Amino acid sequence: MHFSPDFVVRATARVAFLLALPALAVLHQWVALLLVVAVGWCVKEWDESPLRGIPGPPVAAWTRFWHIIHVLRGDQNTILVDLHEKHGPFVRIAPDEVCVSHPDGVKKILLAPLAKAYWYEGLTMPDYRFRSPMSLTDMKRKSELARCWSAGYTLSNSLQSEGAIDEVIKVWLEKLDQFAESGEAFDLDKHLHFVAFDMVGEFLFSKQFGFVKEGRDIGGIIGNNIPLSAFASILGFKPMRWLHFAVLGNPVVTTLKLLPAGHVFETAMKALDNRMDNPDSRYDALAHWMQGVEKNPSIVNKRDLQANVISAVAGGNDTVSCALQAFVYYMNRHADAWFRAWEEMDAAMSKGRCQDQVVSFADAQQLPFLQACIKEALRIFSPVPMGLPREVGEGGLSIGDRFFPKGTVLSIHPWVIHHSKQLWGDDAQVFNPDRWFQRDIASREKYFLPWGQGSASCPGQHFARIELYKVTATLVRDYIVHQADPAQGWRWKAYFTVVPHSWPCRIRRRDQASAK
Ligand code: HEM
Repeated sequence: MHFSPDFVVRATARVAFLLALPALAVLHQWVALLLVVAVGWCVKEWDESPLRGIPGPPVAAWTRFWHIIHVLRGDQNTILVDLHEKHGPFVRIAPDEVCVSHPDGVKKILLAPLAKAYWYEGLTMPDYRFRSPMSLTDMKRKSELARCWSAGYTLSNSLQSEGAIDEVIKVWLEKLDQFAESGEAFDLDKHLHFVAFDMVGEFLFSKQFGFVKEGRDIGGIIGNNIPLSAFASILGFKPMRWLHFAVLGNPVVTTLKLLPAGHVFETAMKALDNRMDNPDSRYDALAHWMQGVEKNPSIVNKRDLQANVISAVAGGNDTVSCALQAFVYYMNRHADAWFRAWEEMDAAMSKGRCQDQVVSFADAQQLPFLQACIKEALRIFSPVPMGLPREVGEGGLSIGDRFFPKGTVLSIHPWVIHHSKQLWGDDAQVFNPDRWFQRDIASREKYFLPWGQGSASCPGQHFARIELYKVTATLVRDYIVHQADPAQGWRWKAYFTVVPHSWPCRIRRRDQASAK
């Protein structure tokens, strides 16, 4: 006999409800009454939900905790990819949320755009006074703020930092040369994170944080990102929100620096204060933002500026570290891709390009195979492994043969979309840079969303591309990288961002490779 999951859940709920009744006789009457009310409430919610019948883990239809547990276990990304393979384009992951991988989903949810869902409010860091475009769900206010900050993020303004980030990369190359000379295994993952963090320091504040030079995680700032990322990824969910706004996201908690968000706040504010006192600052992102405050005093104030700085510091280091790591890790597992990247680089050099000590962005842009490898790394191992949730507005929304009423949360998950065989073909889960040269790739680009898509997509993507192109091009040109133990898989947890670790490498200079 075959029972549908729908039937099993219904039957279980009713049996649980009936069992709870005799408990009245055994347990203290108030405890038992609470139990009856709770189970009854769950049954009612589930019975009446307009999302009934959408497949997914049965328990997720009752409570958000199924999702929260997977977020905290750090496996939400792979679990959701598997669930979509099993159930198709719609998977219910919470009483009010459906994860969507339907071909029309990106257009109808992210590009439409629907308003950001309540989950983003949990990114109000370090406390409720600091609202950035990242955490705002009021789309009118969000775009007002974003307009004031957008000048700092444009491609041309991001490029003004190129010379400064060259200086960061040069110091980083000295460290790599020392590891090449000694031949010892080292944590390349950490050193990629150091360079990512210091580059964002130059971009925002005309000053590096000093991780590269010191070769260590000063003050545990980077290590602190891991609990922060886990913490940030669940604070906005319904069972946690009251805790966030009433207790955790309280200015007192910020002042006492009791939580990881206080730590990132302190790092960002210290950098901001130093920047204000630094007479040698360039026309960096902060200069554009200060101009935004000057020109729009009725829209943004100093606290909004601080909130914006915090979200840029938080958003701009883990993500770039992850992307750089994914590039090296996957290239290592596809030796043919390394060889082709070397060949492309050697050909470019023979034509007089890529000659600067740090490869220029302009030269790196003329390396199509390298770019394909970067895009493929971003596709297969997206730095943001969290769904991007939006809320259905007035009138509801139809996607495919499904109708979602007002208030439904629909999320587009970069990992689910990027790993979907329906959208990317049978090899969706394989690292294959050649896919970016296939004839039908233009029709698939719309499903490439490491930066999100639409009005809430990543404003730092121009700067991030500059960083990724320059670091990877220089690495490909000058070094041979091997994992110390090629059979060892890296480790990671998919929270708000995913930052791999524990895959020590050895490095050699290409120009000395034949001598060793
Ligand atoms: C490989 C690097 C990066 C990746 C993959 C990435 C990815 C993303 C994604 C997926 C979002 C969320 C979009 C959404 O909610 O729909 C986002 C937002 C954001 N990112 Fe990035 N990011 C990267 C680098 C950066 C950098 C370098 C900065 C700043 C210097 C930055 C600053 C931000 C900010 C401020 C937001 C919030 C935007 C908003 O809601 O208006 N990101 N990023």
